Amino acid sequence: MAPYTITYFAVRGRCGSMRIALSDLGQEWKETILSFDEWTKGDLKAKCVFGQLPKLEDGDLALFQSNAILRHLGRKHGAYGKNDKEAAQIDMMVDGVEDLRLKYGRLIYQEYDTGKEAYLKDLPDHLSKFEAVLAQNKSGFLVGDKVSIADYALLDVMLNHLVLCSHSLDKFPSLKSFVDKMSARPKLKAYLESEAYKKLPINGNGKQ
Ligand SMILES: N[C@@H](CCC(=O)N[C@@H](CSC(=S)NCCc1ccccc1)C(=O)NCC(=O)O)C(=O)O
Repeated sequence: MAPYTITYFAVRGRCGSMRIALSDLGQEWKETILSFDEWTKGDLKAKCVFGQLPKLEDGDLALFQSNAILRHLGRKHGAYGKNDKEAAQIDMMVDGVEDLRLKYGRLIYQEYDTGKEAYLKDLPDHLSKFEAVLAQNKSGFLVGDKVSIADYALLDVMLNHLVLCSHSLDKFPSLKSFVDKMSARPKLKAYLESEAYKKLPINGNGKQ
């Protein structure tokens, strides 16, 4: 039996990073996919700590909040830095990615038809921050000298942005190299090329 079960909707959404992490870390997982009709019945929602998904089940642990799930997987599988200082830096990067994810989510769900041009105009200001961190860390990772959950989070959001605008990384060579190198990691490459990954829409409203 797979050690992990993800319960979520039939979208990439807030499960992109954790699925990338599980794949790269060589972990298997089961998916419980809910339709929006099943969800609106309300009985599962009532059992969710914050009334929302995703949920990760790890044995008798039921965890909500996508970034808490990512941190749990990082701690369990050696993807959370080599000491407290690196773990703190990884937390900082995960939170920085979350800031961009929230802006992206607002565009997708609230402002897509009128705000895409302005969003893309403003995007380089956010990408430049990750570009600077990657440019100064010769390992090719955001923190330290091995892959961490911060890299999984950044890769997920960058892949979404390359769908939003295929040229979005053209002026950011370190970010582009990061995405190429991460996506070429054998286990991760296999997942990104899988039907399981490709069949899921990125967002819940069909916009990308
Ligand atoms: N901070 C939480 C946020 C979780 C969250 O927003 N979950 C959404 C789904 S994740 C997401 S990207 N939401 C954006 C819109 C959306 C709604 C429903 C399905 C898919 C997308 C949800 O459960 N919505 C249903 C509800 O609140 O009743 C986390 O990081 O897990």
